[in-house]
Amino acid sequence: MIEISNLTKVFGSGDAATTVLDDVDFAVPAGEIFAVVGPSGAGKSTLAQCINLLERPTSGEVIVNGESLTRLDAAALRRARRRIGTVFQSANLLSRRTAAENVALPLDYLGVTKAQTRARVAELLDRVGLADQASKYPHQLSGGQRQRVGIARALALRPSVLLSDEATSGLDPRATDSFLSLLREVRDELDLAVVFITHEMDTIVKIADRVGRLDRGRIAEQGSVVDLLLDPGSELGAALRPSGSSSAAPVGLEQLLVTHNSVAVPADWLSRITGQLGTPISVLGGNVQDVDGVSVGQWTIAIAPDRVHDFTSAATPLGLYARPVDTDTTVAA
Ligand SMILES: Nc1ncnc2c1ncn2[C@@H]1O[C@H](COP(=O)(O)OP(=O)(O)OP(=O)(O)O)[C@@H](O)[C@H]1O
Repeated sequence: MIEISNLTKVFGSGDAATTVLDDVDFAVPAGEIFAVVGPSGAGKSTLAQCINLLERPTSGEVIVNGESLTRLDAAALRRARRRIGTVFQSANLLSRRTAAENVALPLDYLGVTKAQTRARVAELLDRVGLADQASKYPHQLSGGQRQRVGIARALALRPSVLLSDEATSGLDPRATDSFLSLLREVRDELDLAVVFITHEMDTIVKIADRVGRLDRGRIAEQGSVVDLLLDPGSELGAALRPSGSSSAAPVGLEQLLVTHNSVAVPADWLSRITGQLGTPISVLGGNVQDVDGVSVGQWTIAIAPDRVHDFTSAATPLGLYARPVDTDTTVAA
């Protein structure tokens, strides 16, 4: 379990003071993946550095399994930091060391015997599917393989928290999916609390249980991924929904954006509404996916303007929410 409590980071002082993190609060229990998302400059890197205490927060606490790391002196902090393993962007491996030597680094610093280190490194590389790449140097590995070595190294000291800092940035879609599967597997096997920092919305839907949106240093919104996806008023939910492109509405028809607003939307909702209204409904675009066993979808449809009200009246009881495209105005049922 990791708790980030009222975390604030101010760089500089006096007139030059910049508050980069402002009262950030969230908790991630063991076994959960919590994503933090935000645009460039929102404070994600600073948050990552404050979480693993590479950067001292100005105020607030980082609490792991009930112990506040921010209150520890330097020596105690060095030991306590082992509870947080970090996977960095581009893995951050030492180029002159082999995969095995990179994984061994945290163990070397601890003074573990060579035989113990060898055994642990072999076990870790095997776990991430790279047993046969142990003697390769980073430049001889693919980006995805380097990130796997990064996971192995982060797990070397048996942490209870795994911090992934933009670890899938720059990976191709296949390597990203394979990294995310591995992350989920180790989370399950080791009951890790995972903080997954990213700017990629699609990875969040694939991996996270809950998500927080960082906006100019503050957590502007947080919640379970499914709840946010089903919430028509959530900015984060709208950003998480895969939109795809839509074709233009036929002349004279009104365009509506229809989203799932319930866990129990019938799959045949369109034919039900068409049958009920007896009016043509054009589908201009759409996307539906399974997130944690819940169908989440979004469609753009077009309908005669004088049937919009009837459409929303029929859609609401089916767990759907409709609003005109490109406006925030609710179409009242
Ligand atoms: N050492 C520092 N001194 C002063 N300001 C800083 C320092 N480090 C970061 N900042 C400022 O803090 C803000 C947040 O930076 P940060 O790198 O944490 O954002 P980010 O969300 O990770 O962005 P990106 O996705 O582009 O990496 C930026 O405005 C940056 O200029």
